[in-house]
Amino acid sequence: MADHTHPTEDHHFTSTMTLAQMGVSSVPECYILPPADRPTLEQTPPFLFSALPVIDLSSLENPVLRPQVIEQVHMACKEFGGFQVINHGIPASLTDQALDVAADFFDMPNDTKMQLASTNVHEPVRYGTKPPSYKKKMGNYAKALLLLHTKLIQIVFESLGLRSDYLQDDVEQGSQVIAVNCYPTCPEPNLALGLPRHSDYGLLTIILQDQQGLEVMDRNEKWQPVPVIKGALVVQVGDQMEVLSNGRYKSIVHRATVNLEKRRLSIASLHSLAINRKVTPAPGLVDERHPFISEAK
Ligand SMILES: O=C(O)CCC(=O)C(=O)O
Ligand SMILES: [Fe+2]
Repeated sequence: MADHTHPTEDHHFTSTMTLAQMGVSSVPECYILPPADRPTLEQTPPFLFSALPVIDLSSLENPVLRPQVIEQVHMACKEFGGFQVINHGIPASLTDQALDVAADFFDMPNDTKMQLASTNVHEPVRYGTKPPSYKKKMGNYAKALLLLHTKLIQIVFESLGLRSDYLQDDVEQGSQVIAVNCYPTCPEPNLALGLPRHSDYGLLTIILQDQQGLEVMDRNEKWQPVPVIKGALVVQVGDQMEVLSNGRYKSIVHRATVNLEKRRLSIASLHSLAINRKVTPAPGLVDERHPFISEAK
């Protein structure tokens, strides 16, 4: 699972930014991974191959085509643990603004950023106070993503054969965390990773990336880069959904690479049930062929 707390004293967090600014020419020992964990960094030509199916949401409101979209979502979650969505209704102006203001934040001097840092993830405003337009622009993006998540979770539940309003109250009372990730350039990107392998703990995660770097593990345990498709957002199944679906859908194992030339930004919107909510498989999904998989995660 990703650690989004970024403690103030965390040596790794502060120093990679500083090292990149200093222009170091080799990766310090402490970041060098054992050979088996190193990325291969193959560039995938966009559209020739996508590690995750691309699903067009524009036909969702069409009663004739809707079942096809639901079936695509079912296949994607079952076989891949995620998909990319296009025509999802989030205007490009909102995604652009979110990435722009994220860049503005990371461009501030380290001292200013450290004044805003906190080890308490429940503090309502941490990085939101500077630069001045951050709160509004990232807030607008977060609100739009919350609506998109509501739409997606309904489709995912439907794709499991559940009612689209299954757990509606719990989902509404659940949480949304926006993780804004910045991966500084790295002089030897084949030796290190930006984010180690993990799965997300919640129901669904929706990721916006400004350049390629996200990799997902396929069924043969091979890492596959997720290409950047203009206008698309990546949707990933999390651990809570794996439990809820009684293992029909597996949470996707993923990681982020770094690159030589350009700093990478990603914005992950992590949606989960309330922290104290015990997650159990949906009753309709437990049968002889699919025994109860797990108590809670
Ligand atoms: O940077 C990425 O593409 C992945 C981010 C991620 O996995 C996370 O924030 O949990
Ligand atoms: Fe993640």
